[in-house]
Amino acid sequence: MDSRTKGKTVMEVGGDGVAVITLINPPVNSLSFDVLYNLKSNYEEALSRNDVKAIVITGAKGKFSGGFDISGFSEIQKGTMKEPKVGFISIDIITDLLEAARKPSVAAIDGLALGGGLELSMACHARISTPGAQLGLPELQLGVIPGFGGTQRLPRLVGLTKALEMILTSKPVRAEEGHSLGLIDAVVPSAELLTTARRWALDIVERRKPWITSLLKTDKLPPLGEAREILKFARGQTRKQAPNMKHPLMCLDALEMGIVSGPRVGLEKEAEVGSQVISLDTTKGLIHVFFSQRGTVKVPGVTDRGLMPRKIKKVAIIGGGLMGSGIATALILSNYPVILKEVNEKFLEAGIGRVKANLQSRVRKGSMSKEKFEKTMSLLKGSLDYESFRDVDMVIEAVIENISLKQQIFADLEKYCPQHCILASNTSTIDLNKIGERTKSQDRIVGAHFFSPAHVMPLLEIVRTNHTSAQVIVDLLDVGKKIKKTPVVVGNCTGFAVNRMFFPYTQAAMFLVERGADPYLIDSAVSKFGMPMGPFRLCDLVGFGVAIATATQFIENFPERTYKSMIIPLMQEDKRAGEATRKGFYLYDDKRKAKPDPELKKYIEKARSISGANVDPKLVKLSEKEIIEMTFFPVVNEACRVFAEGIAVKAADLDIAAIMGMGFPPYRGGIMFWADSIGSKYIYSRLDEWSKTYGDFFKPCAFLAERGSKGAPLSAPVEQARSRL
Ligand SMILES: C[C@H](O)CC(=O)SCCNC(=O)CCNC(=O)[C@H](O)C(C)(C)COP(=O)(O)OP(=O)(O)OC[C@H]1O[C@@H](n2cnc3c(N)ncnc32)[C@H](O)[C@@H]1OP(=O)(O)O
Ligand SMILES: NC(=O)c1ccc[n+]([C@@H]2O[C@H](COP(=O)([O-])OP(=O)(O)OC[C@H]3O[C@@H](n4cnc5c(N)ncnc54)[C@H](O)[C@@H]3O)[C@@H](O)[C@H]2O)c1
Repeated sequence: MDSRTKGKTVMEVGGDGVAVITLINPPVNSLSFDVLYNLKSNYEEALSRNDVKAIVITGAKGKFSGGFDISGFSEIQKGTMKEPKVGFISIDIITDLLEAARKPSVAAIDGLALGGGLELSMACHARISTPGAQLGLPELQLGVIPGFGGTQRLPRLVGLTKALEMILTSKPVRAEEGHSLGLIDAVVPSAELLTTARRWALDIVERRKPWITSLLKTDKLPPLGEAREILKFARGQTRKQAPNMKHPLMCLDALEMGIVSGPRVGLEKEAEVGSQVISLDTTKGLIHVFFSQRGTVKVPGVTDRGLMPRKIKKVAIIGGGLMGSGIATALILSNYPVILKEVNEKFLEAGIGRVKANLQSRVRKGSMSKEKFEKTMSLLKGSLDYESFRDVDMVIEAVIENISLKQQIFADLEKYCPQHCILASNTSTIDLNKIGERTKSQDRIVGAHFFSPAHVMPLLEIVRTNHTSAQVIVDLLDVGKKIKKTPVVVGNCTGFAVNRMFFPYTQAAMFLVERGADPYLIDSAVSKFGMPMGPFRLCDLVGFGVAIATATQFIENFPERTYKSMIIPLMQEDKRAGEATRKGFYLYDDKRKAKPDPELKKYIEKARSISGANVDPKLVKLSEKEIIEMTFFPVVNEACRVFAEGIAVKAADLDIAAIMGMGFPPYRGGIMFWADSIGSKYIYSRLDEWSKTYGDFFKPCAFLAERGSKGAPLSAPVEQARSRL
């Protein structure tokens, strides 16, 4: 393969008259333009050759295709690649050359057929699949739409309602379900895939099997009036669920056009819309997230050294509280045998009970069978001492946030655990060097910072000190992958990456309220921006105890940029500590529904009198845009510090940390990507102005000042950064 080309196809014509075209573009046989142009040439040749009666398309190495090559979208967005004529791939090649050919095509699907991969197969005249293969149109998740005919052919093959479900949720179905839906014609073992597909293709030629043109099928489509109702409902749901994104509605436009005006017009609309969505900001954000999420496991100086992860056969967890029980749940769900240690029988029982409850909720929802529940629970053993720690490969400490207790535990672990054992802490804020101070095992001490609830939240911050060995990071990255977390490797400091970014966000919100802004308007603006909830609702959810504990760490470590507000401590004094006490910034009813509380004013006024802050008429009347800027630019500022200090090696890692740890909207691409979409100059100038009016909390850091003065992108690599990794 030429080093400049991305993938290819090969065609072999058998003595039976079947041309087998194999898609080859590792690792997922994505459909790059090179692959697609090769496919076109193969088809032209196959259709012109007299010795070819039928065609089978398959993918190399057990994968049909993961869809269009997503990096192609990035290149078109950057202008480094020219987009082909609108409709060239979907209409000229896939429809007019392949589907309308005089010779039938059969798709032989192994492993996966996603996005453009499934769309290509739907243009074939039959689809044979191996069991368990994943079939789906996940394009909306990437900000694009199914653009190779998927909006037209899927409803015609599986019906409108199911097609909408598959497209709008981006969730694939397995081959077996695909078979019952009519998407797949036969499911056969892997060893029989090609022979069956070849035979099927010849059977179509001989008219022993039907020659089906998906695009012309109508039997699965509902009558027009009903279809319009279904689409109207889908539009309403989409508007509610994705109010800040245009592409799902544009996708529905293409789908509807095909149903109302016929598939050819539908294909044309799909091609037009497919081209338009590429340049949407939300699409740029989502595509950036796709690659950034996969990039977090590439850590310079660590994962490029040829180290192989060691096998972790057994894990011990110390502390079966909220976090320990969640971490244990995540591990046993991925088949790791776990020992859970607690201080006494009562706490141990409670910890195991929490793990049980986590799994039982899956059984109740039907996502776990009773047998699987028993089998999974059998991987968990309780303990009150360290005797059973003698053969563990990794310990994760999750006791309360107390330095001396953690130090004692790590000293004990050094005595009981084998020499190779990884010693990890789930601390949210404490310096890992301090935790390991009383040991000689600094090279195997690492942070494994999970987020609550640990068995649900997708992020794992892997915290590395100056001493942590690369091997330990590689091992933990592997565990992270096995327990299906997205890991982000960061350096050691108070709050690491996520909590450091989170803190100014909450503080900015408190600052605004003390100066007269309405907390409920702030929450509403932030929710509209795309966060799952506003900062005040979130404080209520996590509880004021946690908020105060984190604030204490920040006040101690970063006093020059901490805004000290008394609102939360004052409420805490009155036993209103958030949702758990049914009162916080909001009042909560039995169903945990939040309602604004007029009494909140009292606490705000008292806090104002303590801090000496005055109501600022400008801040009382902030627009939604200004609210977003005043709450998120301080986050950008802190993210810049984290990046400049080398706590994060790549700006994209901070994007993923913000999305998965803070709930930052993925379609905005993450905190640094979003900041660059606004421009460093503007952000710098706003922060600089506010710092002059309101103090150092807003003061832009040196990194932001430098880049802002030049208008340089914040996410560009840091040269000569004081990298801690
Ligand atoms: C016009 C059309 O309608 C538009 C389209 O088809 S858009 C594309 C639609 N397809 C998708 O969204 C599928 C995206 N891919 C995936 O969901 C998953 O990668 C997968 C299920 C295929 C495989 O998952 P998994 O085995 O966990 O591997 P994963 O780490 O995600 O990917 C392996 C590598 O393939 C790359 N890759 C996966 N799908 C790709 C694609 N469609 N294009 C380009 N690269 C892709 C990943 O970036 C990664 O690269 P890296 O090793 O350099 O980091
Ligand atoms: N709560 C969160 O949202 C969150 C998120 C991320 C990280 N963390 C961190 O996780 C750790 C645990 O937090 P949590 O919320 O689960 O606390 P928790 O109070 O719910 O649980 C702590 C558990 O540790 C047990 N414990 C104390 N000493 C022990 C010992 N010597 N041996 C065994 N068990 C012992 C306690 O009995 C208790 O059950 C803290 O370091 C915290 O900062 C918490």
